[in-house]
Amino acid sequence: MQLSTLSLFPFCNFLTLYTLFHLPNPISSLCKTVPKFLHIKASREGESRCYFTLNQGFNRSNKLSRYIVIRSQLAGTGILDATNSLSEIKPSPKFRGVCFYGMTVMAGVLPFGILIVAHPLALIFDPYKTKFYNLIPKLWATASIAPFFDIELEGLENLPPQNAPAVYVSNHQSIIDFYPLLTLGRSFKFIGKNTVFLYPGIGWAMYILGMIPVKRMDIRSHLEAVRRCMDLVRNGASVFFFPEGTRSKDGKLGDFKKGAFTVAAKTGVPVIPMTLIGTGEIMPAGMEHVVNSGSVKLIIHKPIKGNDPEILRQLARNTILDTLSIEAQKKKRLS
Ligand SMILES: CCCCCCCCCCCCCCCC(=O)OC[C@@H](O)COP(=O)(O)O
Repeated sequence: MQLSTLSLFPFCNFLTLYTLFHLPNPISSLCKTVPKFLHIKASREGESRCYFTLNQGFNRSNKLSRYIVIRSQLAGTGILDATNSLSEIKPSPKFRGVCFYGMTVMAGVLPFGILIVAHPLALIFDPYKTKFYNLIPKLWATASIAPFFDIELEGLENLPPQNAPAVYVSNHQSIIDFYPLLTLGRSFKFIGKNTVFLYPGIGWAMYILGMIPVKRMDIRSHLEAVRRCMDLVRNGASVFFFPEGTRSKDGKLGDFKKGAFTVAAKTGVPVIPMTLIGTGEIMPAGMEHVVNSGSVKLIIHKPIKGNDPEILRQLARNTILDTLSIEAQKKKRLS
């Protein structure tokens, strides 16, 4: 059949043939999954085949818009009244990876410009809390990841008020972990590996935002970071630690270092444990060039308070460990 004969619908074995052009976000549809754009319904049992060739189909005389692309995949359409969905075209993880980095760079240009311009004002009017910057990282992170994966948030009610200082901690599985965290719109001061601050754009933004570098295996640098965190917290800011200090390479929760809990215990602010699920599958440690499909869940747990860093450390780790295990069981049951 030539495409031009599509106008002769009744003579085909299709009841419906429609193209969907109401894509909410073209990049989103490209990178999450390409939506089904052809639905075929069999009108008579056993008769659902239709043939056309590309040469015949895609020429000017058929009067179809050049934007209409039809993919044919008719296996299993011969059941009366069946609406057969096409299987989804899934872009490769590497392709998604390239798109992801492109997206995050593009989305970062304007926020980075705003950061530079606003920085002197922020230093004068809001040197510690940087409430100034709540929105910028949130918008940037949301724009960067929205086309690639969804985030489910649980326990939002456990978040302390926006201006209440706290020590936030979470498990660490991937370099994309901070994106879902930034979508919470809190101006956390992340404690980061010193080399991360050298990355163009993101590292410089971390410096402008007053985040805290730590040099691995350097006890003086660790003590200095703890001192700076306490200073920030005492002045109303919140700090964010990945207490494992490095990404988990196998999804298992590593040991927690004490720094975050020392800050909380000495300043009397609560620790807010959070569990991140799914980032490690989307961009596993050591595979930073891919973005697999999947979704992320961020669970915010109830605040923990106390003046013993060791107890805080154990409570926070156990909370996250238990949640990871519960979520893994849930996933197993569903699959
Ligand atoms: C362009 C406008 C952008 C505005 C917002 C920028 C905010 C950026 C926040 C980034 C926070 C990054 C936190 C990094 C924490 C960190 O340094 O974790 C270490 C690991 O990952 C790497 O360790 P490893 O697994 O041992 O390689």
